[in-house]
Amino acid sequence: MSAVAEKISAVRAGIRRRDPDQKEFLQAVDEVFESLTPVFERDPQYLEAFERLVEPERQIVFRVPWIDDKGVQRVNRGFRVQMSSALGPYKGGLRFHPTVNLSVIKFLAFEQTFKNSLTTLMMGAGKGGSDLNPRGLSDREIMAFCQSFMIELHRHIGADTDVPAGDINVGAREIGYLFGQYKRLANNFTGVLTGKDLRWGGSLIRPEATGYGCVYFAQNYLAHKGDSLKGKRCVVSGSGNVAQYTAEKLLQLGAVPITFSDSNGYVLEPNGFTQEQINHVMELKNTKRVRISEYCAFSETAQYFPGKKPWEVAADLAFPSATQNEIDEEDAKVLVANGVKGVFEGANMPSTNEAIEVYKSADVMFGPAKAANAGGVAVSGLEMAQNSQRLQWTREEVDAQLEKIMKDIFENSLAAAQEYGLKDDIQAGANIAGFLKVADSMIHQGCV
Ligand SMILES: NC(=O)C1=CN([C@@H]2O[C@H](COP(=O)(O)OP(=O)(O)OC[C@H]3O[C@@H](n4cnc5c(N)ncnc54)[C@H](O)[C@@H]3O)[C@@H](O)[C@H]2O)C=CC1
Ligand SMILES: O=C(O)CCC(=O)C(=O)O
Repeated sequence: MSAVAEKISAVRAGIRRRDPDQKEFLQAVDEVFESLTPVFERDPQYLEAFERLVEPERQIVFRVPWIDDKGVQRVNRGFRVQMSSALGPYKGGLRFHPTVNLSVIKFLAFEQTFKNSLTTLMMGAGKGGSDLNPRGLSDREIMAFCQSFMIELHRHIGADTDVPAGDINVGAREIGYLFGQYKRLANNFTGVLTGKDLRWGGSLIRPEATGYGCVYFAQNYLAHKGDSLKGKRCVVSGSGNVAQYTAEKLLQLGAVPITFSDSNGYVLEPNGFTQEQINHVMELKNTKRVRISEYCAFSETAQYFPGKKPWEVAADLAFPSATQNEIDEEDAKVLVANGVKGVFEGANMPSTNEAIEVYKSADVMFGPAKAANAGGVAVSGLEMAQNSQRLQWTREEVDAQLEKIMKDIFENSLAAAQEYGLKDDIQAGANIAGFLKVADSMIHQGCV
């Protein structure tokens, strides 16, 4: 074994030794490690930068006590992992979900580092959240929780320090309660969160940005292959923010979105969802906050498949937009057998590493999360820019910037893959391009 190869395997073993139980985090690191090995072999100083990068700059774990509507005390755990400030203030969303733990938040913060770098904007990376299960909680309970969460979080964030945003179960309502409490504690009206309401500092297109951006990314990838979205039948998973706006943009660009799902099952519209039907999904999920199965009362053509994932439906393209590891090796084989030619990840790490291998050996176009879903945080970066200027840009202006950023991400990922002789391996290219900018900045800034 060469000296470099030995050092690579020692670094890899060290990461596993430090946190052997953090399976999601180790999965995310493994995925990147494979792609970066040629970079480390070409220039070993990048391995040293990587060894530092995998250790978060700061990890904050805190108690979140709150009182429910029955007057009963509840206690949750809060997290903020400040992964890297090499490129700017820590930036990344907050997730409220019972599956949240330190491993999940660390994998998300790690992925965010590469993603934020790819956006071409000046943003470091972080992620946070809580193991709160918000299902069934009243608005008052959500407010009480958010206020308690912010009592601790506010000490660690700031417009030039760390700027959180939304993620699973953290949308406009939660951002409002979090912002109100921050403002009260800090006595400071500042762009400390993104995803704000338009009337008090939000950006046009931020709600749409992750889904729209993912479809723009797919459009670029298809064009590179001499193809387009026109007439493509698309399976979409999830029915939240990312899924909704993915389906809307697919429809606008001539594709046919045919499914939505949640953790209980999926809904199929065999002829594709119309805009009116997508609006109804938005009403069910964003206002009524009910299960996707309720959609069937609205449509005579819809079919509901309880306990199933949408990957069993024959389609041309797949847009996983729910959660991590929602496509395993078996699901990936089913997708390929059903004729899927491209997978574009709206969710973070929705494909297991084994599933990615299946796509690659079947020559399926693969848009990895770090690149394909970067539109959300990119428009968050544009929201920060607007807040700094105390201006609000038009819808057309923000959308045009989003389209350009997604095109640049595709092209920069392709160029990085080609530079390392990896043809059009966009997964490896995105990891390499995202990493090199962070690593070079870390090297310039010294051993900190
Ligand atoms: N909101 C954003 O701007 C961004 C979100 N993402 C990622 O996109 C994914 C979805 O996030 P959002 O749409 O924002 O959240 P959301 O809370 O609006 O929606 C999440 C959706 O996923 C479904 N879901 C959750 N667990 C599931 C499971 N085990 N099986 C099937 N469905 C499940 C929920 O029912 C819900 O419909 C997450 O992975 C998130 O990290 C990535 C980039 C930015
Ligand atoms: O808009 C943001 O800052 C965060 C978006 C996010 O959490 C993500 O890209 O996964």
